[in-house]
Amino acid sequence: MEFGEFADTAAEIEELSADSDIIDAVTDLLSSANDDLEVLARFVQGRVFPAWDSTTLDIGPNLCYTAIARAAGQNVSADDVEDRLAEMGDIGAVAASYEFGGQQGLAAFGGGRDELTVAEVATELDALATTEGSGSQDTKIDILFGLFNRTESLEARYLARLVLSEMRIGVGEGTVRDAISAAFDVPVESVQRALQVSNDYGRVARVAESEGEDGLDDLQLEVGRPVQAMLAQAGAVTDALEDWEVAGVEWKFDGARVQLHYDGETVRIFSRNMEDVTDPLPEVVEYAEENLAAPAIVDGEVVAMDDGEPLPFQEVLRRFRRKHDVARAREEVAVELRAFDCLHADGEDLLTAPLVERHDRLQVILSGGVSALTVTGDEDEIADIEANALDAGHEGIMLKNPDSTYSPGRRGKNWRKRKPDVETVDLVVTGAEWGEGRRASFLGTFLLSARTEDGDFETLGKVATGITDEELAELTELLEPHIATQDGQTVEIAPGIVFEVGYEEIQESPTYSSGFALRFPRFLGVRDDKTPESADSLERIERLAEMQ
Ligand SMILES: Nc1ncnc2c1ncn2[C@@H]1O[C@H](COP(=O)(O)OP(=O)(O)OP(=O)(O)O)[C@@H](O)[C@H]1O
Repeated sequence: MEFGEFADTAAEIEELSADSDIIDAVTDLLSSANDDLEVLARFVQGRVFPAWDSTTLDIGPNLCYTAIARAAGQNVSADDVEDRLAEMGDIGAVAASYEFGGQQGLAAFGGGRDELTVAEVATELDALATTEGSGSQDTKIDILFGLFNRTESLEARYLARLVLSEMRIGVGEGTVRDAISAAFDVPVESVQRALQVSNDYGRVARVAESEGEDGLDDLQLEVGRPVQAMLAQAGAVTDALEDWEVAGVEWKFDGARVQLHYDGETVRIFSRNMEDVTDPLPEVVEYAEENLAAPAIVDGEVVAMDDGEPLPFQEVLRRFRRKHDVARAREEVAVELRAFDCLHADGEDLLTAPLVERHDRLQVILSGGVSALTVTGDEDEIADIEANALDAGHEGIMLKNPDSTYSPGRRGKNWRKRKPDVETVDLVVTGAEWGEGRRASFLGTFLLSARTEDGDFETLGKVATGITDEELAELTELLEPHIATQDGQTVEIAPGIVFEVGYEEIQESPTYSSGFALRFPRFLGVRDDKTPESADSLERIERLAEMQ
């Protein structure tokens, strides 16, 4: 196909507003694409390379302005192009506004125009992307100039947008998925699945065209080609348990996401946006090569550890970016893998296996460095896991549907993240209960109250979680002098000690005298610097409840 025909179609699509019309237009484009099918399935989305491929054109805007300026003639500079861009706001419109030289030259010789084809654009852009080393900037400008020089207005518009990743004609991934389905009469679910495993619109379009539904269903994950990471929503423990009865609970590690591909010999690591970060992370590569028993695709987090505590995740990202002196960077900040999922193990794709099974396979295939996954319906147990995660310096917990499949790229409800509460409250301890068993000599389960305007204290919850044995001993020592009355295991405590408490939600509730209840309260510490008078008022609690 000539690039001009593609540009005409792109211009038509840009004018459409109804999704169904856009899908129809893309369907027509793909149906008539023939040899250019792979490329067109990408170009129409403004993509030059498959999504799994971390190759980029690596063209800065300036380089593109220089190429456009050169094609526009001697009197035009890159600054002029930039000025026009400031005026017009769209690099496509700017490129279209110039008359590029090549075609006039040929026309002058009486020949036809040297039509640029879609395949040529793809080949040239490939060449441009692989240009490396000294002088590569000039070579890139030469290649781009060569392309622009052969374009007419509309072609220039879409070429400029394509190379600067600013296509913006309203064609998203879903549009292309639906168009592939319509163009080649294959079920959209098969296209969707094939896209998830291959992460390659061009390839899926071609397989749909030549092998149909069966071909699509046969597509498998390929070790070495990253898939999109499954994502999480913010979520609450109570909702997760309501939905699933039990949740798979893990620490939410404070690091950066990675996908590790091991083909049995070598490991490659990809970041969340599928950049290849193998070279900057040699210790993770070594670890995985030593500890993986078979080819695998592993999902996890890389954390930077310092004396057993994670460093802020920015430190990990700095390691990801490090290209030179990696050995030195490694000495300064050591990183480690925390694996939590397995997409492929020893020749078998696991995307449709339930989470618990995938995690079991992960433990079999990788010795060490695997997250602890606890499947439980017990809120207290979950609170303890969260307290431990926070104590260890991590971000909170992940709650995962134990039966859920791995859905690449989706931010669904099957993974929920719970980070520590943004708001905390400072409440007065007005009661407690003696513990049982080995905790019999300790006070635990502390009753919490908020201050009212007239100096009273009204209860709004009990906290029993997030407290270590050592802390229980200290708290007992601190509170014992304040015990006012005792009835069996239950004690009344005179206001004197203030706790800082985290929570998930404040609900209206008849259970406590304040008319409110803290859901999922968690002990964060004693506010030695506060007296009951400076603890949080009931008014603030009401405000917080309203704000949710
Ligand atoms: N055990 C775990 N399971 C899944 N993801 C985890 C785990 N520990 C840490 N993470 C990280 O938490 C993220 C889950 O949240 P989300 O999918 O919303 O990503 P995000 O946008 O990077 O969010 P955040 O800034 O909260 O990490 C994952 O992308 C991953 O990087």
